[in-house]
Amino acid sequence: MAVIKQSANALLKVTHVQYAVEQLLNLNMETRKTEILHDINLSVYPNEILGLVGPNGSGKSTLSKILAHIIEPNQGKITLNGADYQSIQPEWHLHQLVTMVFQDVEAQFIGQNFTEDMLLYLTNFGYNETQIENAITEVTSLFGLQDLVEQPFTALSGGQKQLLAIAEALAIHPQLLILDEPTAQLDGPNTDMVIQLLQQLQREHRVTILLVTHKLAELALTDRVLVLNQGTIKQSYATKSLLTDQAVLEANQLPVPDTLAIITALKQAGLPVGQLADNSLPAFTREVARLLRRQQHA
Ligand SMILES: Nc1ncnc2c1ncn2[C@@H]1O[C@H](COP(=O)(O)OP(=O)(O)OP(=O)(O)O)[C@@H](O)[C@H]1O
Repeated sequence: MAVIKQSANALLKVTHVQYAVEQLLNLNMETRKTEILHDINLSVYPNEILGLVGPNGSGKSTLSKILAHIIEPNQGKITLNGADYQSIQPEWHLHQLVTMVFQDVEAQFIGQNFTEDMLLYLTNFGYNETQIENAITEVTSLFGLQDLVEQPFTALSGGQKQLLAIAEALAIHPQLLILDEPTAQLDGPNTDMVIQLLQQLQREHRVTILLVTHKLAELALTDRVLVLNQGTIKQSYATKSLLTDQAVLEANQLPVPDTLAIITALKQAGLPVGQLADNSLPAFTREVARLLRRQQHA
């Protein structure tokens, strides 16, 4: 396991969290307890983008919902800035501090369009009309979404809806934003749209994000990555070390960058790969060009 040291105090700390569900087996009311998460321990640090990966059914969505206080764990403790979740009152205040955007954003919207949805959403958090208008102006101008606010959701693309769902979550200035596979249901151009917004968040706003993902383009935005497997956190990696380790990527059913696959093949063929261990595309291209020049002059 890659050991990653963090100097700052954790924003969110999860200790010994466990979650199980009772399932009815038959008409005699016999039940079976299924453990979905066991002994989850993790920390999220201020301003980081933390990736959460794992095979299908490993518990990523369940853990996200527990962190977003949508479902309660059976055991364990979660603190935000040192305060126990149980002590953060009223309950809606915790939903303001930790906000989740679901994979299926359709299920999240209750209004016909963004303006209407924001009105309904922010009223829950005690915003008055002027504050709601200001919040709409703030998030839409920040992300260039002004033209979309009055359009019915039914007329928007999946990517546009995802952008609006993220903008809506950011309007209440959460301390932690949880994104559950934000581009899983999107095609290439719509995925690019969302990735650009996430890059903007990372570059300009340093929002703390827990990002559940299977995709390389999203993983590349993270600072470090937790691997969940069979309901428990198996490993924690600095993103760079994960994205340069083909064996680990494959073991966790993650895609392998093309550049890394070529480097691994060159190494296996006994070729001198030099600085190619850094698989970022510009470094990779420079190093391949250098190798070719050397070979031509040999
Ligand atoms: N309410 C529930 N009752 C019974 N089983 C459940 C319940 N919620 C989740 N599970 C089971 O718990 C396991 C973890 O589910 P979860 O959706 O959290 O996984 P995941 O890692 O998000 O999967 P995916 O990548 O497919 O979205 C799965 O086996 C799922 O069937």
